Amino acid sequence: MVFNWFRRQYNDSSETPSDKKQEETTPAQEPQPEPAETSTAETAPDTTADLLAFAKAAYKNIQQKQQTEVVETPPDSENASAEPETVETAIAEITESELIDEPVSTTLETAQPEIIQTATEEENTEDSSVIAIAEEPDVESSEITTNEIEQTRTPEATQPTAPANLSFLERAAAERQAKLDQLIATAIEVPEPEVVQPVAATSEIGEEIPGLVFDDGFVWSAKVLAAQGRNPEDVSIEEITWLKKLRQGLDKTRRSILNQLKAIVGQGPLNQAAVTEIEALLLQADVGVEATDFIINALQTKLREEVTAPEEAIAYLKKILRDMLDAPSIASHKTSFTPEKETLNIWLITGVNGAGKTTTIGKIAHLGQKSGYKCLIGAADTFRAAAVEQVKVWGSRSGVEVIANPGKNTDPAAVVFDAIAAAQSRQTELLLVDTAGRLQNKKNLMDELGKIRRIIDKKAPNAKVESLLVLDATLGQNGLRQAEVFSQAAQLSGVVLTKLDGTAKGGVALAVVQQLGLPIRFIGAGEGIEDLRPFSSYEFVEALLSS
Ligand SMILES: Nc1nc2c(ncn2[C@@H]2O[C@H](COP(=O)(O)OP(=O)(O)OP(=O)(O)O)[C@@H](O)[C@H]2O)c(=O)[nH]1
Repeated sequence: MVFNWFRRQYNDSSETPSDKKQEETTPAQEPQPEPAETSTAETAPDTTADLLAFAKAAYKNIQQKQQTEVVETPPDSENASAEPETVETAIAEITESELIDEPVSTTLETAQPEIIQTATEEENTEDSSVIAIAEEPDVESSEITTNEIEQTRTPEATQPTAPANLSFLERAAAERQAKLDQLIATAIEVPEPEVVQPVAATSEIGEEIPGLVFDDGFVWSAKVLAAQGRNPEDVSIEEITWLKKLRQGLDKTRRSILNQLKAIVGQGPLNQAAVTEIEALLLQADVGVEATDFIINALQTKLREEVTAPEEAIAYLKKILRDMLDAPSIASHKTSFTPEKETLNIWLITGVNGAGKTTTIGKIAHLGQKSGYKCLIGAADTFRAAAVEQVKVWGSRSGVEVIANPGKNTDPAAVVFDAIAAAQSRQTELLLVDTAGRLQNKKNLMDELGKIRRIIDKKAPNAKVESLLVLDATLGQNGLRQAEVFSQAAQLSGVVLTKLDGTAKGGVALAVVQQLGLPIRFIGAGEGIEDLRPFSSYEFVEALLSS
């Protein structure tokens, strides 16, 4: 069964393109994705117990699916995960000399262990956080228990009696000692307080799925999916893994800034001091002046006079953010960003060098391939020889063929021409085109991108063309200035925001939509091939403001 990441559903139920279906499954479109207010209220758990039950059911379903898959997999390929298999097959396609000659081949050799290492580190981090959560209440509870014991014990019952023939001081000392002994004895006798587990015991969830711990991250991810109307049976391991990663990736932004914002907003009517504080926090998160003003105005309108319950105020803040993030896609009448099946979709990928363009192409190719699309990559960043080789490496990782012209100073438009011809003869559905990202000369950039567009229009007039700008989130507002140059040069239709992991500037997503008026189509939260997914405003805001 193929999980279509673009539509967030398994392919078997809808192979044919259907706008209606796409709209139905686009979380961004839900007017109020808060669990209680959506049409999905039936399936959305509204108590902690319901949520845990939902999460457990989802975990068990994933378990069952995996077991079925193992049974169905022929013994030869049982242990081979899809990724290395694809890499090996694809590496064989790149000639040995190409890999040896180019320094980039080293990247290929080391890249896989790197990905594995990252995953292991993340797992460890998650594990240790679970342990930390479990340990804290332990200490607290034992303190509380000891205090409670002290408070509830009546003086008569606990006061040890000292022999009457002792002096007053001796008697007091003896009594103190006896009391201490009694306290120690009682403390030892106190049963170990039950460790507060945010997760279920193994007996409840069955055998643990390798690489998927049933921790609070799992429960949170399940909650986010449940709130979007998903059933436990539909929850995929990929989605849970991604949501856990997204939440972890946005940790810095969430902890350093936005949680404070949540605290202020949750306090009630906004006074001037609160407004100033919110302003400062948003600007720190690189939300930008424009988006900050918008958020403050929206909040003030609602909270200035009205006494709003904290939960409601936070839900309102989340809604403001979601609406802002969704505004450009609603305005362009394209709320879902899915390549059309059985049609040539051409996605031009632009951005300055280092933003994560090549990586993004590889990750989207992988997503496309995994989601059941026939994909192809056109290596039209001919400005840098290494760029072509890097794209080839990513093509091999994702098992997607790369069309490149080996000659020096090749015309990028010529590569695009060849790539379209290849795509048409192979019935490719998604052609990803890498383009040069140099910025030294805006006119050159405009000329080059303009020429590529003309070739596309001429050679593939019926193709669905998108032009995506890759932006490095760690650059915050500086990245936006680059974006402005690109938006003048290319007819941009969306943004891919990369490197959201490990930056406190996650708020730049709001600046992107507000300042550029462009929808965010994908977000990247890691260097691994699985670390980029289609953007969902609901999931992003939940990850940004979740506790
Ligand atoms: N942490 C993190 N790193 C990323 C992400 N996306 C890309 N990177 C890293 O950013 C660096 C640059 O990525 P590239 O894909 O090579 O960037 P590029 O825009 O193609 O730049 P050139 O290769 O110079 O043309 C690499 O080390 C990537 O691994 C992300 O989402 N998170």
